[in-house]
Amino acid sequence: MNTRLLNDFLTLSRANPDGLAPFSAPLASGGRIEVWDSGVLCVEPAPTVKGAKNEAAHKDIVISCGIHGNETAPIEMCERLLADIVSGRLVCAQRLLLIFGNLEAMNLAVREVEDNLNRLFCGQHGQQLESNGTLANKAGANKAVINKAVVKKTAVNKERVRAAKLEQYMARFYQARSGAKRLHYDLHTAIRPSKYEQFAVYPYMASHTYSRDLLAFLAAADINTLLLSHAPAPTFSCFSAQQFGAQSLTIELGKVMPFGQNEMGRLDRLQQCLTAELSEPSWQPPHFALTDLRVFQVCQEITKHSTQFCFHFSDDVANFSGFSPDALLATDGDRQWRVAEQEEAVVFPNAQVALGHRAALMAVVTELTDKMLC
Ligand SMILES: O=C(O)CCC(=O)N[C@@H](CCC(=O)O)C(=O)O
Ligand SMILES: [Zn+2]
Repeated sequence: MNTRLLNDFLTLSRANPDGLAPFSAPLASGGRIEVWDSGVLCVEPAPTVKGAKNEAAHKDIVISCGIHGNETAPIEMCERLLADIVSGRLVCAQRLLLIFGNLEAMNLAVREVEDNLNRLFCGQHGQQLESNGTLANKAGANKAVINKAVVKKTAVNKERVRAAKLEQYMARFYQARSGAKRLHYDLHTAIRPSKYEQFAVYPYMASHTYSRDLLAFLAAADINTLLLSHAPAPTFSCFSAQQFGAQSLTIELGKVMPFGQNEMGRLDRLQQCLTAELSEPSWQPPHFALTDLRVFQVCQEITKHSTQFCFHFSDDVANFSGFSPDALLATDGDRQWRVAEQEEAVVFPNAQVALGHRAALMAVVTELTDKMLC
């Protein structure tokens, strides 16, 4: 009965976006699937020796998708992975936490309903947003009583509740044991076309060192463009990296399309790599050359402060389009953003973001050397 429910787990989850009672089902391979909530399930592989710890399962892997509801290609790919696991075509040798993020937004075919879920991690879900777009922590909550007009949003909406729950599920998953290699792939698609169709965002690393294995994984999946973040951010991948020491990436897999209209063949390579990583304990991505990777470093962040905010380039500019030194990029009242001395590429430009949110990242070409890998 429970196995039948898993056959259409996403439909079940979307029909119950506010929560599902936990249940579990055995897998034919000997492991089991535990449903923790709508859109959240954990695959526990079979122990190799009855009653003993599974030595082969040395990785704890989180795959998340649909953190933005209209980014459907990764959602469809994750459904395929799950169908393979449920049917036994893919026998998981590693622990897996699979997350379909924003179910309400999926149902409405929108990026977000009230709040951008991918700006609510690292505890941001517990903060209040003032009408000027700045964040006030809970200690300042009495401002709402003193001047009701100041506070635009209360700290509670569905995305904030979901972010808090997802943080708890991540803790439950990773903290179930120590010593495992922790991985997190947060899968997205971009609003605009991109000069390099698939790319990854590496969350900020204070150490300025980057996982060789993670980069090799990207290369194996034919994702050859990497953007290194310049600062911590309230994103899901930054949360897992900072909070749990996971090797995490946000992976962008092409442009946003409605369900059923994605060219899924473009995600085959990534799906094959994930399948291999999940099912073959000794799988290693093949050796890769650093020179095969196109690397960008974020050099400035453009923030929308007011409704006057606008870009000074056209709406159809693709991600990674280059701008010459000193070019005017955006203005917001008296503020302006220009390219510095070296050509800069624009990533994720979006003038429609909420006040106080990032409206674009600007990046310069850089290189990674062996010394920067760990
Ligand atoms: O195309 C866009 O403007 C946004 C696509 C997207 O959702 N990207 C993520 C990147 C997260 C990160 O910086 O790691 C986001 O903006 O949340
Ligand atoms: Zn996204």
